[in-house]
Amino acid sequence: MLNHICKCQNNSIHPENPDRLKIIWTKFNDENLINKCQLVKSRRAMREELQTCHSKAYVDMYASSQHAREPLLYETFEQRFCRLPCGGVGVDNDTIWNDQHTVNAARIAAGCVIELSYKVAIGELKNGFALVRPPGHHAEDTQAMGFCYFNSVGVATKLLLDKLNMKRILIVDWDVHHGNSTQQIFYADPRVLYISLHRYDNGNFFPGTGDANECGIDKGCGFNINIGWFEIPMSDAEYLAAFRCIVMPIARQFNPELVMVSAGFDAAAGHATPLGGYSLSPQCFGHMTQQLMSLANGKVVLALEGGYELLPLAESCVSCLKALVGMPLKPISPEELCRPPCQQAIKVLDMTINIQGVYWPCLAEFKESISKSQIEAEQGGIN
Ligand SMILES: O=C(c1ccc(C(O)(O)C(F)(F)F)s1)N1CCn2c(-c3ccccc3)cnc2C1
Ligand SMILES: [Zn+2]
Repeated sequence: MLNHICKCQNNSIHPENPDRLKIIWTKFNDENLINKCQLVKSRRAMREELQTCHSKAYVDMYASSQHAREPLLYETFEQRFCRLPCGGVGVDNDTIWNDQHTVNAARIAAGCVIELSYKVAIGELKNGFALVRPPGHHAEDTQAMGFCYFNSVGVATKLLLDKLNMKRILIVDWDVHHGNSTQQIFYADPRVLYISLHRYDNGNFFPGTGDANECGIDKGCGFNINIGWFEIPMSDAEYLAAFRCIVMPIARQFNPELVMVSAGFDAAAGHATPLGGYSLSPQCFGHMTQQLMSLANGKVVLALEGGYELLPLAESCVSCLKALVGMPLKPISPEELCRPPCQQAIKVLDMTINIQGVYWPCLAEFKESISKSQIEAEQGGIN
């Protein structure tokens, strides 16, 4: 997965680059966390696995290396790519293509999430963190976009449903960008509850999807929850309120058999717009992980999505892994614990409760809690 780089080899113009995985792994080592983990052997996702979420033509296009592509396909293939300003090649300006390595990297990323989630689902592993790239939550059934080729979390979830006959899987997506593809894949499926917390800016933030009114369709109605924030910097207080008043009440009622997390860390402090713009602390991600571990007998699988500022990214991943291995977490700052969510966030939470309260009656009792700080809410007996 480290070899998936632009031909121009200029990491400063390609934020989704191998340094991301290198620094996370280094920090895991520095914190002596690797020896608390069991490493899972990676593999490439097979075509038929990828075809659970992507069309056959798409998989043939992006999952077969150069020589394996039939000549006809090759023409279409050539049309699929454009020359980038940096001299490299890509599907679009952001989604670079390396003809030798992208196929393997994208298939190994999906294969890692498949392997890990399977082992957690059958109880062979307690929980896990898939350190993978390229990310996946924007890759649609027939369209690579936003650094993504295959929706690793989507494919792994589909396989747990199909192969293990699982009935209730929660996907929490806390990447600052909405997981348009994950929403689309499970939009009509009541077996998968998709909850996304993302910067929405009324559709003016990449990828532009993720409106609070997108609740799912048919049998999937009510199983798609979008908490779409505005541009005003959101931080720990807002995310803690969202978890306390919306994410956890619904998740507890849904009672998932397993929790998948599209764990992007570009909401962490240090990320500027358009690759972020919020200021979550690294420990906030660990605390959100810890809360999710109270569900599904602790069967929680994190899969890396975005996150580009190397130090905040690595520190946030360390915080999540410490939660997963049961180590104590750095506390959330007193300032954030005592601060009520900002007005904009209260409006978003209130609107989301009004919309989703139709499907999740449990939310009504949390309506008055959204304007409280975490400390105040805990004193009032709501945690
Ligand atoms: O914001 C995005 C994202 C694409 C994928 C994103 C993700 O959600 O973080 C994922 F998928 F990688 F996890 S975030 N894009 C692509 C990169 N980009 C940029 C770039 C910014 C700096 C360098 C290159 C591109 C500006 N606007 C965009 C829109
Ligand atoms: Zn992102």
